[in-house]
Amino acid sequence: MKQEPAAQNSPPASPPSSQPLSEDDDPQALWIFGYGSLVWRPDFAYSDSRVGFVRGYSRRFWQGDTFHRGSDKMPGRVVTLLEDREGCTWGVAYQVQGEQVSKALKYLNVREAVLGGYDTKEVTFYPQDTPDQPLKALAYVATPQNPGYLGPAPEEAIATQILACRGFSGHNLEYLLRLADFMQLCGPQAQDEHLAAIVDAVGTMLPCFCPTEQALALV
Ligand SMILES: N[C@@H](CCC(=O)N[C@@H](CS)C(=O)NCC(=O)O)C(=O)O
Repeated sequence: MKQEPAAQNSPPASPPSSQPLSEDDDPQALWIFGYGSLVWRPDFAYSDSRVGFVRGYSRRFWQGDTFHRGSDKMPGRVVTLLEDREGCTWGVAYQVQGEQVSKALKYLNVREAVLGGYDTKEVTFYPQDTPDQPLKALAYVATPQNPGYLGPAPEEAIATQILACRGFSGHNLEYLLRLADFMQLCGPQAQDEHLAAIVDAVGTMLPCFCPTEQALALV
């Protein structure tokens, strides 16, 4: 049964153990690392989840999105991983086992690769509670070679784009704020200056985006 996260923007709770196979018993067992929307909306069945981080990567709002959080005319901005020797990116790893593996990969191939332009990459994941016992995990990364890649921009410009865009999965601002909420939950040791700068820029600009009384009167 798919485990729905207890609260949308908190790391999904580990499902009650139904005597899952140990990794040794299930050679197909796989960990999938989420660092963007997968953090709050995995939308695939999993056996376990861990909050933690990957080293050697930084998260950046450098991927354009014309489906989930934007449109062809107004592409939104979602996150990808940038190789960065000093980087550390926090997220959630989900363990899929048995028949969950093929179902999860089939679903993510459509959501991430076909609709999002992401490729798969193996990363080393460090669980927050057991960083001395790292796990191999699969991550979906949007490389500069994919057609939707937008690359770097000033955080203020990224904030403006996020405030203006929405897609089939909702507003781009929701995407930003749910990720920021997750990072708050991870605690003070989890910092993401790029994310924080965009949230700050949104906070500064939001008053300019609020409808005036006159505009509301027209609704
Ligand atoms: N691969 C990253 C980013 C994935 C991501 O945010 N992809 C977007 C755009 S393709 C998505 O699935 N959006 C669904 C949503 O915005 O709810 C992750 O592991 O979370």
